[in-house]
Amino acid sequence: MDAITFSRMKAIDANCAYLGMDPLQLMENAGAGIAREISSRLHSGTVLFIAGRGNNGGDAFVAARHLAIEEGYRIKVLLLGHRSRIRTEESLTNFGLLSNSGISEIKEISDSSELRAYHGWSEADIVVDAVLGSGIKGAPRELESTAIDLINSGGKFVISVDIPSGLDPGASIPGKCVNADLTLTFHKMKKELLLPDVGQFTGEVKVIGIGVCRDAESFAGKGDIMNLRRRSQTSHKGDSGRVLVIGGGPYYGAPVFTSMAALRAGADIVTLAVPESIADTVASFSPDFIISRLPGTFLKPDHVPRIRELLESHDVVVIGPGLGRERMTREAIARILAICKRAVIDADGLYNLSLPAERNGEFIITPHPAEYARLAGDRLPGDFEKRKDIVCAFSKEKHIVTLLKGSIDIVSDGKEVRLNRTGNAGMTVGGTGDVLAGIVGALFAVNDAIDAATCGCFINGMAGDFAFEQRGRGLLASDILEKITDVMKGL
Ligand SMILES: NC(=O)C1=CN([C@@H]2O[C@H](COP(=O)(O)OP(=O)(O)OC[C@H]3O[C@@H](n4cnc5c(N)ncnc54)[C@H](O)[C@@H]3O)[C@@H](O)[C@H]2O)[C@H](O)CC1
Ligand SMILES: [K+]
Repeated sequence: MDAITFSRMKAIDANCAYLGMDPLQLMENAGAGIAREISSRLHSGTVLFIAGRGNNGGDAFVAARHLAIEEGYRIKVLLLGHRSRIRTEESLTNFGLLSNSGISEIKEISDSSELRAYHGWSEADIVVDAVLGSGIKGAPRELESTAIDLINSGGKFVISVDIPSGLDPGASIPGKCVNADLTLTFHKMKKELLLPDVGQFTGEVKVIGIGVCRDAESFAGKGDIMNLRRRSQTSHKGDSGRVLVIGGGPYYGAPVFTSMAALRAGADIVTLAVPESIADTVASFSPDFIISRLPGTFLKPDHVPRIRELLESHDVVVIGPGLGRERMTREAIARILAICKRAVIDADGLYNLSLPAERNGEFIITPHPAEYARLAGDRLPGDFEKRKDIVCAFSKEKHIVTLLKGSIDIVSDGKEVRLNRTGNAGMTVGGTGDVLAGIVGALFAVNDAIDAATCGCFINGMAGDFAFEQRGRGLLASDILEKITDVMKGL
């Protein structure tokens, strides 16, 4: 079964909005689906909805309206708190519609004693639990906590909306929560609902389609960015990522682009390990760089002990930009990959790359189609669907995340495939790949590989689109660099 996490669901939800869906549409479909499910199980009777002030409660208001128009139902709605404290516009809109929907009882509960004294429990045939959904933070507080107790002690058939209220998808063990007979979750099964300790609380779990746009799931969007780890107010220097760029030798521009991009994408510290021959030139580009000088004119195995030391104080390595293709350089790359924890491998790093069999590291590779073909020993098919499958199978076989650059970028970790369509034809100019590797490196320092790769190409492409607006086809990689912060601020 294809299951996702609740946090991925939030990203998909936000991507729907990014693609132009009104949040009301998803809520309407969610609520209508709940109503359909209830009417298929109970042909007449009393349904009591217990709703919180977030969108979980909003789904319940929609379901109540849909059921109330059917014959044979008495519908009652309890809102935990006053309507002025409803958190979202879409939930408030749907609460407002209840007064014109033929609901038997709508009650705004002000405190836990009023909730305990409520007499309507006994006549309910079904209790719908929409107290808390995926927006829960920490253990349930009042009134929600009392509501959970009363739902659990009522002895009624309980349907939980999305997730049993109180269950925190981010917590390692379930705390106090509703004990449901049926949980109706949206769009796709959730990994958290399948955990062994959780089944006793969910009861049967059913998935309800809510009309998510397919592209909101497959294409990177604002929701993917939203899920990235952010710099917090209390973070210290280095908390937002330390990136080691190993590049340069025959070329000096590429590692500069990569390092600048990593800094602009939010890395706290970027160290460039470059051959001494270009170190002064590279350093002259920015006082923000920390430079580690490697003796000679190109990367070689002698440098590995120094790199090993540097790895200790960095979260991620970006290896490849401007390295050249010396045999000794390739040997050094192989030895570095065998000892590093996280690496983005780009450009010359991909040339004749043999991924070490013995390794602990997680790798992201960022080839364009020709580099990919050389790596995989096979040309990519023109058919896009087949291309996706091949990239997915390759990533699975090699235990890596592949970011295949193209007019639509394909990202896969061997389990799922994500796509990106930001970017434009002007971005074929030199240096844009180096910028991308730097952005991905900065994100990978503090995020999962698949998220870093997906969001990296989304941000890079959007920065390219901003640059294109100003420069047209004459855009340069340095123009893209300048736009990274605008993109990230806007998201
Ligand atoms: N993405 C989707 O699939 C869709 C989701 N829908 C429904 O929306 C909820 C999530 O809604 P959200 O508004 O984010 O959060 P909640 O309703 O879960 O409530 C948050 C609400 O509760 C307060 N709160 C948070 N933690 C606690 C606590 N420990 N104790 C008490 N109160 C707490 C907080 O202040 C908020 O106000 C999802 O589950 C779906 O049911 C959409 O309708 C359809 C698309
Ligand atoms: K719930």
